[in-house]
Amino acid sequence: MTPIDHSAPPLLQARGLRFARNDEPVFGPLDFAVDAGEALLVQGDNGAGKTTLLRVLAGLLRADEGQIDIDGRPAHPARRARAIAYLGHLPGLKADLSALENLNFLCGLQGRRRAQLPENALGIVGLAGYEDALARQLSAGQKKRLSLARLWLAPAPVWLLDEPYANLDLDGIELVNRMVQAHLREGGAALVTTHGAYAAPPVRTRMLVLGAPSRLADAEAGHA
Ligand SMILES: Nc1ncnc2c1ncn2[C@@H]1O[C@H](COP(=O)(O)OP(=O)(O)OP(=O)(O)O)[C@@H](O)[C@H]1O
Repeated sequence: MTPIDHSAPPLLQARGLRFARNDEPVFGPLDFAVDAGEALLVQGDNGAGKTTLLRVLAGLLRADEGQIDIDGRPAHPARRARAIAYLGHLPGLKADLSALENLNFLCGLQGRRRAQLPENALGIVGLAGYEDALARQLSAGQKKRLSLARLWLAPAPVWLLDEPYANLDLDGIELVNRMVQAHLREGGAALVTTHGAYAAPPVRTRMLVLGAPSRLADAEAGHA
């Protein structure tokens, strides 16, 4: 286990972050920070801007105002690529590659954690025996599990998880929670969006509630 350095800058910090579409505010200005070993639960109703926020943090959309820092330094593209793993609504898999080929392809592109092998990751997410199954033949929940295997292999410390529980059965929900717990124990951090109704990782969690107006509820909502 990597010891957590509490004097270090936050792994991810947003200051005055604001996003609008066609002059309509979607969120912000937002100020928040996520430290190593911590999860931030991003809650809000449908359309509140949760996905938009994660896409802005991942660098897939440009904020109208504000600053994003990673490890205390501006989040330019190379730093984001090293530091951030993004699990979106869409699985982002190559339909005609097998489960294992997908993982090998993505590891080749984005690197992988040392000592973590794609075959083992498939086992961890409950897809042992599906190595040769084509991605397009997997169910929605199995595709999500394959995306989780990719996440598990990613070397990035900051996980941005958009509705990670969607399409998963109870065992899958517990799998996500175990993965987040292990990632935080190793000094990582996670931002997790949910509608707030049904699941949240049982870890040291702060909440960011999006709505009108956006506010940071710095509540210890963790169960740990
Ligand atoms: N590509 C787009 N073009 C125009 N408007 C968009 C686009 N994507 C999202 N929006 C709008 O931006 C707002 C925020 O959407 P977003 O997807 O971030 O919300 P969300 O909180 O993730 O919602 P949900 O819980 O339904 O997934 C909504 O009003 C939505 O209609």
